[in-house]
Amino acid sequence: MAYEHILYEVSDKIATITLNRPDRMNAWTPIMERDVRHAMEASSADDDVRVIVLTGAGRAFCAGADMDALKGLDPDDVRRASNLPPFDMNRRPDWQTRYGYYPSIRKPVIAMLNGATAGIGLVHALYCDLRFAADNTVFTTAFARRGLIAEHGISWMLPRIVGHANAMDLLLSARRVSSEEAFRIGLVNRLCLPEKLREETYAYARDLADFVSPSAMAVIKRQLYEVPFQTLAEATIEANREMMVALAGSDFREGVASFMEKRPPRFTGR
Ligand SMILES: C/C=C/C(=O)SCCNC(=O)CCNC(=O)[C@H](O)C(C)(C)COP(=O)(O)OP(=O)(O)OC[C@H]1O[C@@H](n2cnc3c(N)ncnc32)[C@H](O)[C@@H]1OP(=O)(O)O
Repeated sequence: MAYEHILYEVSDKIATITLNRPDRMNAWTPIMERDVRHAMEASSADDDVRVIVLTGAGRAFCAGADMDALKGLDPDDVRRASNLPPFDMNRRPDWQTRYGYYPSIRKPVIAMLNGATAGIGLVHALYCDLRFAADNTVFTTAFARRGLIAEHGISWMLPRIVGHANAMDLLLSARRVSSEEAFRIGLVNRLCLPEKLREETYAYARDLADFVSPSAMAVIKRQLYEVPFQTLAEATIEANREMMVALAGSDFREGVASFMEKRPPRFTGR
């Protein structure tokens, strides 16, 4: 597919999706939404991809929805867009939402936050599995200052990442949060000097791609997203079942053999 508002590249087992409207601080558009989803699902299905990086071109990650589009928004269009068809993903209903496809991506998704991350841009960063940020980045939920509410499941995602009190603060005030504060409250996993962000993010991604079992990553990711819906007993029973599958898999045999033979593993994801 020819993308209009993103760049897509796969190199050496790492797919990179770059929001690409740098002159508009990568402000979100419906075309960008279509492009990102297509690229995410293509990466998920591509056996040559083990890790996905989502980032922005230029000085911002994403400034949220493009205000020019919001200006003329027709509530009927929103109503139509919210009436989503069911996804064909064999996933639990809780993830049958507009951005619920993210947890179904079978590879780790790292948000490489190169600059301002606002509104729906922050929502997307939260749906990623890990967040690495430049230490001069600014974050804002923005919604309440635009007269909007906590959109697209951010009221569910944000407290699970930063805790209830921090989520309440960030959503009610919609204030600008520095990257230092974002790191302190757990919104981002790692802070980097801006000139080191790319190097550190890709070093982490490369480590996952080269040395971690793809099948183990896919299952661990699913386990963590399922757990809020499970009791301890259900999570344990599920883990026991997955453990039996893992123990019978070739990645397990390779993981043990490579350790014993003091050599890098050659995982196949099976
Ligand atoms: C359905 C709705 C979903 C949503 O996402 S609602 C939320 C929409 N987004 C926002 O409300 C965020 C608005 N923007 C900001 O708060 C700030 O900006 C940032 C934190 C993203 C970055 O701050 P800084 O680095 O200081 O840049 P700057 O001087 O505020 O902006 C630079 C230029 O970019 C334009 N701009 C910023 N955000 C948007 C946007 N979302 N849509 C369109 N234009 C935007 C500005 O107006 C300005 O332009 P000029 O240089 O001509 O004055």
